[in-house]
Amino acid sequence: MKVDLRGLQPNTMAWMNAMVAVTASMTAHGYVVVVHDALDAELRCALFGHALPELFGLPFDTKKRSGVFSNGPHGGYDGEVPNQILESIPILNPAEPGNIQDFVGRLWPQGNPGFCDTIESFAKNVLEMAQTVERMTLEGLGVCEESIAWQLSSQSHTIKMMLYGTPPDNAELSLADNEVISLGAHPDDQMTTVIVQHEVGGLEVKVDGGRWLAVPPEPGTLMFIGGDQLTLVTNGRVPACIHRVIAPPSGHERFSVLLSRRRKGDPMLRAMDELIDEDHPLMYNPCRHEDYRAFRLSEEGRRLREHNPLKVFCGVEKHGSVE
Ligand SMILES: O=C(O)CCC(=O)C(=O)O
Ligand SMILES: [Fe+2]
Repeated sequence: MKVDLRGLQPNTMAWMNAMVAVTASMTAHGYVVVVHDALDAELRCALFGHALPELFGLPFDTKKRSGVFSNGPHGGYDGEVPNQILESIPILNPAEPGNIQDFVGRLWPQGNPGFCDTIESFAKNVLEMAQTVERMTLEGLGVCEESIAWQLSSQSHTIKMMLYGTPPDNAELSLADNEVISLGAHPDDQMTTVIVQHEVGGLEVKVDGGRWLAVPPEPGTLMFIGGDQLTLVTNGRVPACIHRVIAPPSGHERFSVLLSRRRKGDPMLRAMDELIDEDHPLMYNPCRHEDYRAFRLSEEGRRLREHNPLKVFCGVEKHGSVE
């Protein structure tokens, strides 16, 4: 479902209508396509026409300096697997002062003000938009203002810049309907993710229990999806959106930029009190994100991927209530 959020003022009829539509889409599918001016034509061009090609065009050893390598995928520069058809580079908490400059300093010791400005604007605008959609979703579910304010302010965020290449002929790849999959079906383990695609599409979401729906890369739209953390804190009201990426056609590259939000630090994640009642008994036991992430990266977690790993990890149906 697509919802236009341009120029909306809180406490107006138009805001209320948009909120109802956002909540309906999030509770039905775990995603909403948002029309928003977070990314105007100029910023889109600066991002996809300059910043990303410049970043991914850097030598491999330079890209490796972009962040700290961590134990799991996407913790730092991710692109050294032979035959890998996707590279990704994260910046942690880019809206916090100094983080983008530090990142840029590691890649371009002589500085790169153009890149800094572009990423700063992207992070600021898309973060605001993500917070608006999170607020609407929770308001629409009947969560009180105090809990919404806490929820919005207790999250960290990461930008992930991604490049998908054409798969080499000899690569071992998974196929779906004769299309090559660059990134297999999965729910995100974070709270929410905004995905911005460039001209070459490829993002697909699973709807109605099994059908794959292509999300076209329309300028002016951003894809907002809920992840497992949101499912847990909303007591299952918002399902985590299962999505995947189809490889770009031969001879094309695909860029995307993501902004994902997750609970800050590693406190227990638990369902919000006002979303648990007789009609909606507790669905997931509280858990720590780092423990859940470790499970997702384990052999079992990887095998489950699109088969509700959250439920297997901490579902009350499976484990009983532990509180
Ligand atoms: O590149 C995209 O469109 C989506 C990437 C994604 O789903 C992920 O990195 O988790
Ligand atoms: Fe994802």
